[in-house]
Amino acid sequence: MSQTIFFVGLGLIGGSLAMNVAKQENVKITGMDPNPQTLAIAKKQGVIHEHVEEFSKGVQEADVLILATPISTTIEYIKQLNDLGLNKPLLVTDVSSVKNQVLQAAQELTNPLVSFVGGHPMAGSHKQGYTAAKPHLFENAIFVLTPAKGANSSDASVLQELFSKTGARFLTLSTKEHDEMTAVISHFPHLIASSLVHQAKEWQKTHPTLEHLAAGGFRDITRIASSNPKLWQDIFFQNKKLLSHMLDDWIEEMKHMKRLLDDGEAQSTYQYLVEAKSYRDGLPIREKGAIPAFYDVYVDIHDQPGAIHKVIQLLAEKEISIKNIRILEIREGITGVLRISFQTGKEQQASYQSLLNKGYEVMIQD
Ligand SMILES: NC(=O)c1ccc[n+]([C@@H]2O[C@H](COP(=O)([O-])OP(=O)(O)OC[C@H]3O[C@@H](n4cnc5c(N)ncnc54)[C@H](O)[C@@H]3O)[C@@H](O)[C@H]2O)c1
Ligand SMILES: O=C(O)C(=O)C[C@]1(C(=O)O)C=C[C@@H](O)C=C1
Repeated sequence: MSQTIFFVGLGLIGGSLAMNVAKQENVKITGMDPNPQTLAIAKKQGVIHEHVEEFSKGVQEADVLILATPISTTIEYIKQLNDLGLNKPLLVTDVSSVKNQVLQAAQELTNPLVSFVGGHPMAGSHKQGYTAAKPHLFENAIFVLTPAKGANSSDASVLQELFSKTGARFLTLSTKEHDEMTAVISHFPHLIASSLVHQAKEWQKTHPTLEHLAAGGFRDITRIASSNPKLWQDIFFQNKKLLSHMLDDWIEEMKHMKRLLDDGEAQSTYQYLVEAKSYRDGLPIREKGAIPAFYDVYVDIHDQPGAIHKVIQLLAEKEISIKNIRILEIREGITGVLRISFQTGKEQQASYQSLLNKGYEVMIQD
């Protein structure tokens, strides 16, 4: 039986999800977005079948509603759901980076036809809009589901099936767990990245050539500061209590670091760095479990036409299958690094050796 899936917001995340849902059979996808170009391209690409102008119309026709708008807009749409006359069950989900207020709004709904399971794919980019959307954005990413009270397990299963072409792995969390963990691993780091950029900007006033020294390290740690400020303003305020708490902890930690430096505590400083390295190196990239396992190889590529193609061709000739590939933008215009992920350690070793034999600068990070 054909299902109607209504996407509200076809930007980076909504567009990327819709591209995957469009691969399913027996779905009709309707879309709504204030950007007419987005709608036109999505329609031309067959990602949506129709666009609708009015939220109420899209909702009334839909079996599944996917809200992929800025978080405060998503909350406004959820609040409208009580007032729309529905004549069939509606499964609602979202993609918001913070869940507390979204779930609160969903749990205040009294319409028995509406069921809500929150969603948050833990993948994204500093880019925005439909033009940045890509079908493989969520491949191997964790896709968090946060069911509202009253939602039954089959609702989560419907979403997992609908989003199965993303290649993401689903993980169900409570709202509290989700917001705490994303505060630590996503929102607070973003705040720090932006603060580091401000610090550099201040120093540039007295050191005009400073920006030319911004090499791999600064670019790596501050990439996310180039994200959409409006989106992140929303995220910060949606999760402000936790972020404020973390700032207190961070300030204490920085005071501790300052004391170590001021007092010449070289050994403790070394220990601090060792512990950080050990935790960072141990991030679960290859353990089995909730977080997927991958075997990565890093290859230096020079900024020449066809450079990436040659690497891929070499691996294809050796019949080594690539699970994922990503260009890490380091030292723009000079050298880039390709991160190629494999499913097994055997493939990782074989590709490492083949690339090394062909004279590539190649590295495996343990
Ligand atoms: N960017 C990321 O890395 C990332 C990752 C995971 C989740 N998210 C979440 O995804 C959501 C969307 O973020 P994004 O990165 O896709 O942003 P985006 O700016 O790329 O997309 C937002 C889309 O919503 C549309 N929109 C804005 N107001 C609207 C309205 N009133 N009605 C309908 N559509 C409207 C915009 O035109 C745009 O196409 C946010 O809630 C964010 O928290 C973002
Ligand atoms: O890769 C990036 O640019 C992101 O910021 C993605 C990122 C993250 O912090 O990991 C950002 C916000 C989302 O809610 C999920 C993923």
